[in-house]
Amino acid sequence: MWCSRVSLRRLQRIVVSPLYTSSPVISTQRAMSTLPRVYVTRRIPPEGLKILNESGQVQYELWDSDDPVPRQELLNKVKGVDGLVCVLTEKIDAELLDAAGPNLRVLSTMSVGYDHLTLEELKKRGIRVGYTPDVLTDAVAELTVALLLTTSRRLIEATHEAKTGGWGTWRTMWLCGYELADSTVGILGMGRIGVAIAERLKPFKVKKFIYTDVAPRPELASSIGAEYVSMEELAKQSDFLAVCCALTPETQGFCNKKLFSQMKNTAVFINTSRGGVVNQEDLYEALSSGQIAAAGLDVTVPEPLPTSHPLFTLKNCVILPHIASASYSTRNAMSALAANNLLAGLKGEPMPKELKL
Ligand SMILES: O=CC(=O)O
Repeated sequence: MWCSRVSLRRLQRIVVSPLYTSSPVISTQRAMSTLPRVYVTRRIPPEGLKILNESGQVQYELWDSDDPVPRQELLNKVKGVDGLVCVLTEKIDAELLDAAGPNLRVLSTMSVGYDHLTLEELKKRGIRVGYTPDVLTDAVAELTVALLLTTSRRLIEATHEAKTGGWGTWRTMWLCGYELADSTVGILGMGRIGVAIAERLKPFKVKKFIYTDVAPRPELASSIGAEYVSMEELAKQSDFLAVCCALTPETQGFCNKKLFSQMKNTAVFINTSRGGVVNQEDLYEALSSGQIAAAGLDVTVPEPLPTSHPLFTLKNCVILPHIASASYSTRNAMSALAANNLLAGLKGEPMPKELKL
């Protein structure tokens, strides 16, 4: 349905009804309106929708589903739109931008990552881009710490043993893992999230924080007393290595055989950034041969990772389904920021969080 303020009441009814129909599209007749047209590629959390509804500034159509809109449907639906709100599963490339046509002037992604966007195509067309940094930093850092502890202290194996009869008597070395106290934590990619992770790990009595990035970032690193080291030193010294960098052509497959071979065989590897940063075949080798101790992954390639994937056969690999930012408050904050970015962009005003292209 193309929704404007005039049709808000109607929308509130219709938003619910598609759940019971065969198609998740909210569709009624398009309102006779000159308001900018926007396509929203997913059922976004209520705070963002409320902002769009109450703005009276746009008419929008929503793919009212938790599953991605099929590509062909997306290509059809974006024709002639002025704005687009998407999530990280939609590839925003030349094909899609061509399908949208010249009216498209604002893209707002409900994500901090933007590796699903072809930035040079957006730039070439003068399309402004909003994204959602900061509001998810706490949730991602919290989940990273949870995943690190789950992996290093073998919690998934332990609950499995307890539930399935493996729990015999108390044993001296059974289910031993690695502790943070007196350890060296390495951060690959020192940004807001890297700092937030270190702040949370510090009270666990970590001995030393080290990091690497394309260049030293003293303004961030000094707040947590982290030392800048080369990639090789990061691999060699880290007891825990947390990957927090963006996926770019430079970081694609960066965590590979070479890196794993430099790591301690007691080291724990954690990735909450993007699966593409890791060479998964090399990681499987490193984990199954005992080159490194364990890995915790919130992100993989592809997503979802097929249940038949070899990484799922390893006890020392904990895999989560990309949930780092998944708290109610954070997902709502992300959707609100995505809506506000869109509205500001369409008005030609500075966006609360705009990606510099
Ligand atoms: O992965 C999540 C995001 O990029 O927001």
